[in-house]
Amino acid sequence: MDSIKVFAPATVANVVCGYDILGFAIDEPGDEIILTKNDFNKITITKIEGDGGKLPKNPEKNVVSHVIRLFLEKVNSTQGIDIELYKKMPLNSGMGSSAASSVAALVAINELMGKPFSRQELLPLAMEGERIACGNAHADNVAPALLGGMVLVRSYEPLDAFKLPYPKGLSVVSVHPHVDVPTGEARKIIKERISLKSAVQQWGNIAGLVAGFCTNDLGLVSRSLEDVIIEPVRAMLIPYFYEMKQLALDNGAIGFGISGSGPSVFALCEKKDIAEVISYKIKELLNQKNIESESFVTKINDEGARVIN
Ligand SMILES: Nc1ncnc2c1ncn2[C@@H]1O[C@H](COP(=O)(O)OP(=O)(O)O)[C@@H](O)[C@H]1O
Ligand SMILES: N[C@@H](CCOP(=O)(O)O)C(=O)O
Repeated sequence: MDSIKVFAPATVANVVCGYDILGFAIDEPGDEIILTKNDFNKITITKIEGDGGKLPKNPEKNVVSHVIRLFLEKVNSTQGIDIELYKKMPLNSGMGSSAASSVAALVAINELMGKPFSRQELLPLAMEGERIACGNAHADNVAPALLGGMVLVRSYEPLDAFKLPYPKGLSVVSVHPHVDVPTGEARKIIKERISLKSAVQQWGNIAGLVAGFCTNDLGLVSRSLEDVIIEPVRAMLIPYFYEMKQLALDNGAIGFGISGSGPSVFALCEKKDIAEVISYKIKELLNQKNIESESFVTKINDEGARVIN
């Protein structure tokens, strides 16, 4: 095999109360990548589409070439690779854009080089892509993009990330207001110290959320989708966040929150028609405020990244 094409999904990280430790993949949108072996022992980026010219084509600076280099070093290979990256999701969106690119690149190179690693074994390499993208090797975007479904990162040292069960048939609304919230910036404003009272509330909520996922208890999931630590700080970066939240909950959402570091927001819904109403009403609100946006009504993607051909 000399060439391969892979899709990797967008992701919703944090899932309200699980900062840096919980995330899920969604069916759409996502990134596509084509890798082709070359005979020059060099990693080159021959094409990037859909980024508005914003991403580096310098292989020293793009996450896709960075993680491919790490992979080839790990297998002691000097194989040359040409990279075509097709961004089919917004940048700086809160939908795991850099993560989708890194994961697509790693799944593709792993396939091209004879699948020496499992998806789990690729996870640390994918996290290194996040490190150069936003300055921190968090796993709550790359893990669900790689493994699919809902992923809990129980521990970073040692790394312990695994799929959780979750209520099937849920619909997901993702709305991306066209405002810029770079992940790195949204991480810098997080307080390093929190009160014991807030910590108790947060770990109660994350425990309840995981229990609700595992027991298919939508009421418990709904009660647990509360964030007393990150949301109060980051909501200030997202225009009309609380108005959008109220709209979603008033129209039947199980829960609503910031997608990753924002500005995208998401809602979990029991039925697709509820999701469609919420998507419409949130976009209508943003239009009234002269804020452009795009929205997706989709589902949790249980497969993760996949080979397209
Ligand atoms: N392929 C890439 N190579 C290098 N940097 C990237 C790449 N994709 C995104 N970034 C950078 O990573 C940071 C996070 O952006 P992005 O991943 O698009 O946001 P989000 O994860 O919220 O969707 C931004 O500074 C962005 O410019
Ligand atoms: N846990 C991270 C998740 C960032 O998600 P992204 O989609 O905005 O990159 C954080 O909250 O910083």
